[in-house]
Amino acid sequence: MDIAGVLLVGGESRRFGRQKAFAHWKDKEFYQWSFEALNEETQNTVIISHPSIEENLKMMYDQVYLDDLKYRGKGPLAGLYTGMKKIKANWYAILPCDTPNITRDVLAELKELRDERFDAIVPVIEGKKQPLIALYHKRTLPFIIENLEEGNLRMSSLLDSISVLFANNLKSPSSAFLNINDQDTYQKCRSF
Ligand SMILES: Nc1nc2c(ncn2[C@@H]2O[C@H](COP(=O)(O)OP(=O)(O)OP(=O)(O)O)[C@@H](O)[C@H]2O)c(=O)[nH]1
Repeated sequence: MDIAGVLLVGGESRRFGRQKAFAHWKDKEFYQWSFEALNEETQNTVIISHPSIEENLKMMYDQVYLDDLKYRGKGPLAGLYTGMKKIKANWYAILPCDTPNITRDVLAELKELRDERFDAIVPVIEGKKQPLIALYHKRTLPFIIENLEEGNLRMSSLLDSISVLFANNLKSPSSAFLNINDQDTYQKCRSF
């Protein structure tokens, strides 16, 4: 398979106070915006879920998995690892569940930038790297494992260990990358 989608829904949502995946945004729930973008721009999408919402998601989707036991609770890197283990592809598009303005256009732009010289395509929006809205080649798997084994759980550690194309000039608006982690931001942005 050329490209697979990995939707990360395995977080604790501590700052949000309840599972943000199911928060409402326009006529959908947060995670659905990401799922649809992945579904439209990849050949197959897996959902890597938190145990507390696994059953809910399984009622709607076939490919719902928990983080591999070996790395459960270790954050998004564990989710990316699990996605790569569950589905075989050359490239993986990953998205978090808390960027409800995300569109398929963002992924389409990243796909266009794929280049075999790079292991990952990562947007930079207003100076901030976006490693959870990105593409990773399958050859990054050993580096992901190495980072997990060494306890380097930050996505930035992975980026330091692979060859990354940082995409600074995407046509998609920066609003597509809006990341909602807490109730204040949610209430403020919802009222726009
Ligand atoms: N599969 C998987 N996804 C995760 C994990 N931790 C975070 N995520 C996802 O990664 C994205 C970004 O998560 P964060 O906002 O950094 O963390 P969070 O745990 O959801 O929220 P906080 O508890 O408030 O930090 C979200 O889509 C999360 O669901 C994990 O351990 N496994």
